[in-house]
Amino acid sequence: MVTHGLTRRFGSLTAVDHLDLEVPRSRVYGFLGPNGCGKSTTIRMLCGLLLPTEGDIRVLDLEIPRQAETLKRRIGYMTQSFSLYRDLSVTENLQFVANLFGLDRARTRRRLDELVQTYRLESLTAQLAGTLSGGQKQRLALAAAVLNEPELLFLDEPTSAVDPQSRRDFWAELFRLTEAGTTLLVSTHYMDEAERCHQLAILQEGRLMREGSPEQLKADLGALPLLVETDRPHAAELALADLPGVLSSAQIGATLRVLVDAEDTREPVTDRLRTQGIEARVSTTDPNLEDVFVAATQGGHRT
Ligand SMILES: Nc1ncnc2c1ncn2[C@@H]1O[C@H](COP(=O)(O)OP(=O)(O)OP(=O)(O)O)[C@@H](O)[C@H]1O
Repeated sequence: MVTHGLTRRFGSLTAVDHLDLEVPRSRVYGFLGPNGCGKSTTIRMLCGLLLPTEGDIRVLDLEIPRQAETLKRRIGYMTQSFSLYRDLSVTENLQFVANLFGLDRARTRRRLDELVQTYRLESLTAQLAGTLSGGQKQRLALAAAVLNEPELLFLDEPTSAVDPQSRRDFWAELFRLTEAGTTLLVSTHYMDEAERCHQLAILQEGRLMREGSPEQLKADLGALPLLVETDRPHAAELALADLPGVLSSAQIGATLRVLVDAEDTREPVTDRLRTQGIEARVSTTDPNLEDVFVAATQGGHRT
């Protein structure tokens, strides 16, 4: 999947701003970004559901939006909100989706049997979808999204409504799909989910800020994370707030994680804490994706 200069405007707002993307096959590609950065708008254009204002899109070697009808049969799409019928049972929902895709009876029966088993819905087939738990609804939504055995699956913030264990299970299912050859495009604002993607695009205000594997992005951070161990983390945070070169800081338990622009800023950090009478031990630490995200989206500005 490739885009060139992909742009979408809503009136005076540019929701997606000249995106150049290349998504490899059989991989999990993640869109990471804050609310409103254009993740859903991009996904909707890639699926052929929304027209771009400018730019070119090729998905599964089809030109989009011109060949969007052909594409629809080859992709799956799962949105953040539960989009199935609450007053139909699990089986009825899956049958309904199978009809939409025009699956014949034999294939419908085979797929329903497989999916109910894969997504652990056997004991729930007669239950109304509206009465399922969050994790069960999510498994049903995924079953519906892959019913037509899509080559490419779009998942727009798929785990926003489920607990951490269900999220881990869900990701195990996603990896099983990639092993079977499916390409996955997932949007998220959870760092732990982003960490699992093979390749990531970090978006802000519709623009691509960084792209690469989580390991590459961390290696190319272009900033230095520091750990400040102190009995007074909050006071330390305040003391460092206006120090030039400090990009962000976050209290994690008793320590303060501080992202600075370069090694040169380490000494001023130590000096500032000392002059303010805050006893602290300052050490460097390994970058994480949150650091990458902060460095990418703050572009050197202080919080
Ligand atoms: N149909 C629309 N009409 C007007 N503005 C829109 C429309 N759809 C999206 N937007 C705006 O475009 C911007 C990007 O929205 P989008 O839903 O793509 O962001 P997102 O990154 O998916 O956010 P979230 O994580 O909250 O879903 C937002 O400012 C949103 O208000």
